[in-house]
Amino acid sequence: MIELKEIKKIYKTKQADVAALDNVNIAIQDGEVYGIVGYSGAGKSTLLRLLNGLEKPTSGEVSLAGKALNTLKKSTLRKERQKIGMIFQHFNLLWSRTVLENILFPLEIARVPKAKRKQRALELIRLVGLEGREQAYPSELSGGQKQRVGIARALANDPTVLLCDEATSALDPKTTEDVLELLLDINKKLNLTIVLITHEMQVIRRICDRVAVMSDGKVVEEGQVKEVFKNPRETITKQFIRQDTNIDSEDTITILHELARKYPEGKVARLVFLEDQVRSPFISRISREYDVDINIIQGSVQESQDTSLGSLYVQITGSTESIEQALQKIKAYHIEIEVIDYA
Ligand SMILES: Nc1ncnc2c1ncn2[C@@H]1O[C@H](COP(=O)(O)OP(=O)(O)OP(=O)(O)O)[C@@H](O)[C@H]1O
Repeated sequence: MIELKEIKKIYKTKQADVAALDNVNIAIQDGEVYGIVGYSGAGKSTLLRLLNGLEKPTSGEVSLAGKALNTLKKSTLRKERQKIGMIFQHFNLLWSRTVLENILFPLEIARVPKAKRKQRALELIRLVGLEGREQAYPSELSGGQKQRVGIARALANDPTVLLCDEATSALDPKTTEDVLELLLDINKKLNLTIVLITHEMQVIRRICDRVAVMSDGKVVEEGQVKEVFKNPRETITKQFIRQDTNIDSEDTITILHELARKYPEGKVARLVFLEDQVRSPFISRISREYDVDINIIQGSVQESQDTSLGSLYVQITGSTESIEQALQKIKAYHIEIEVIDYA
């Protein structure tokens, strides 16, 4: 388990003291994929630097498998740090070395015997799907392939934890999907704990078990990914989710205004549900049962690690009483409802 207890990190600058982390408490279980999302300046990179032992907190404790990093001797800390691999947004590869040589590098530093090194590097190349590219130089690889080298290199010394620093932010959407798929695969195969920081909610949705939302150095919301997507509490979390679902586009807002003007007696609502919880055709049933019309304005279904998340904008028209009853019934189907006043 990785634990951050009451962490504060203050940077003293000429102008002022900056609280990059302000009383952060996080516990990450072994084998978990844990995501930290936040806008620029929220404190994500600072948190990652504390986790890999590159920096120390101003106060509070960081511990790995029950060992508090600040109490370790330098030599022990070095050993503990070997249990943590890291990948980066811009890959950080050695450009004058081939794929194979890049992966051999951490093994050389860890003084693994020569014969073993090559065998291990070839295993890793297979694991990340780069067979045939052993002799290529980074400049000859696509972004996705470069990140695969980064992943193989990070795994060379059998870490128990992989830290990912905006690892897919420089990649196109399709390549992002492939790299996330690979990370999930490695997480399952090796029971590797993955901690990732990102500003993309899509990354959280696709592979994380739990998420922490950071703002101004604080964790403002934390929970199981599917629960947070279904029922976000904080405004900032809602913003991230809306960005991901792209459901608040200009077009949708124009339609919502138009509908609210045309049918002032109706209600516009956003419904959010998990596929594994909603199996029945609830819209047609409710429409029949309560004599209301349900007009679907926009909808999307998105994959998460173990289920799909549905999001629908609907307009419900009918008598005030039947609309109210229909909304109550929708709730009984485990569907979250946000009634929207766009008038
Ligand atoms: N070495 C430093 N000296 C002074 N201030 C710092 C230092 N490192 C970070 N900060 C400040 O701490 C706050 C958190 O920065 P941090 O880089 O951790 O945020 P972030 O969420 O990772 O943002 P980004 O995605 O832009 O890197 C910011 O206000 C930043 O300016």
